[in-house]
Amino acid sequence: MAAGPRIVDLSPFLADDSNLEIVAAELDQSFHEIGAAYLVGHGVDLNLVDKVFQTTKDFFKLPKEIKKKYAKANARGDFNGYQDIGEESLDNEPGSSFEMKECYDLEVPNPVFPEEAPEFETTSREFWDAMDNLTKIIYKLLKGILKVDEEFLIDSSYFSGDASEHTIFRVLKYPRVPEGYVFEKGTVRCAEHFDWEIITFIIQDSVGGLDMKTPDGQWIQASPVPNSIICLVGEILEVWTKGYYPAVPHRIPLTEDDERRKQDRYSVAYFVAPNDDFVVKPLEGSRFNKTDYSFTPKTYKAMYEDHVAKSRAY
Ligand SMILES: O=C(O)CCC(=O)C(=O)O
Ligand SMILES: [Fe+2]
Repeated sequence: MAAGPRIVDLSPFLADDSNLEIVAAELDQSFHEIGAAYLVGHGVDLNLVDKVFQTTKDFFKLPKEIKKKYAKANARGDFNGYQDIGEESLDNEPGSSFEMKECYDLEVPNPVFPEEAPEFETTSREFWDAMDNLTKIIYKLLKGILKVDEEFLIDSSYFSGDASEHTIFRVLKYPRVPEGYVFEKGTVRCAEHFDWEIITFIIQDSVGGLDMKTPDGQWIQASPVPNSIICLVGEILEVWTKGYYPAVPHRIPLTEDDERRKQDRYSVAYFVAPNDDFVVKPLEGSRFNKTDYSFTPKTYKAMYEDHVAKSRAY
């Protein structure tokens, strides 16, 4: 059985900076092995996480016509808004899968909140501050390994007050599938994909179903770990490290014989991304000296637009 993501306890580092190297080594191992880690002792207020899930559920309970008022119409120009079941196909091949999910995306620096759900806005903004802090913690742990200044990482990424419209907060509902439902070909909760950004934070509820693919091609279950926040390696971190940290492919399958289909599943995801003009290219760090790795430098805008164009069902 392949190893899943490690559980990395950040609390020794949060309590005392001198523990940086011990905690960083754990994160490094887990990112190298599978491109993901379960963060615990992360300092994010668990009451805030509960509130985020509550306001997420309240939003999805709104009548469909209200949610549709905020439908995402032009994802390339504006990623804000609601997507209904079947409208996004993250495997980059429109039509090859049918994703049974509803989601609402918010461009963190430039969000469009549904006015019918005022608490969704207050809670989300509080949560984004917590995600800013968590990103900075991860960067402090990574900077020595990546052999870059913390400034490089901070400058590469969105933080409150910056411009990157591609740092996205996404809330998701995977509705329960009733008995007798006729599964279309390719029906999944979420199709296989990797994330496009630097890192992603995911919090899943207790239903489970998230799978991750190891570098040797085995699928493993990333079962819910109570009070954890999953941190995924995205495409940019993969490029920076010449693949030493793989952007982990992940998916949420849906089958008739899986009991989990009888439950709604909720999750939230925070994708940390650079600005449009940020040039993505491998770092020169000596740990990442794979000579057969090649990547033609590209702006993040070019990479992002390519992914967005391929993942729309409309
Ligand atoms: O719901 C999840 O756990 C994962 C969602 C995801 O991978 C995504 O939206 O990119
Ligand atoms: Fe993802």
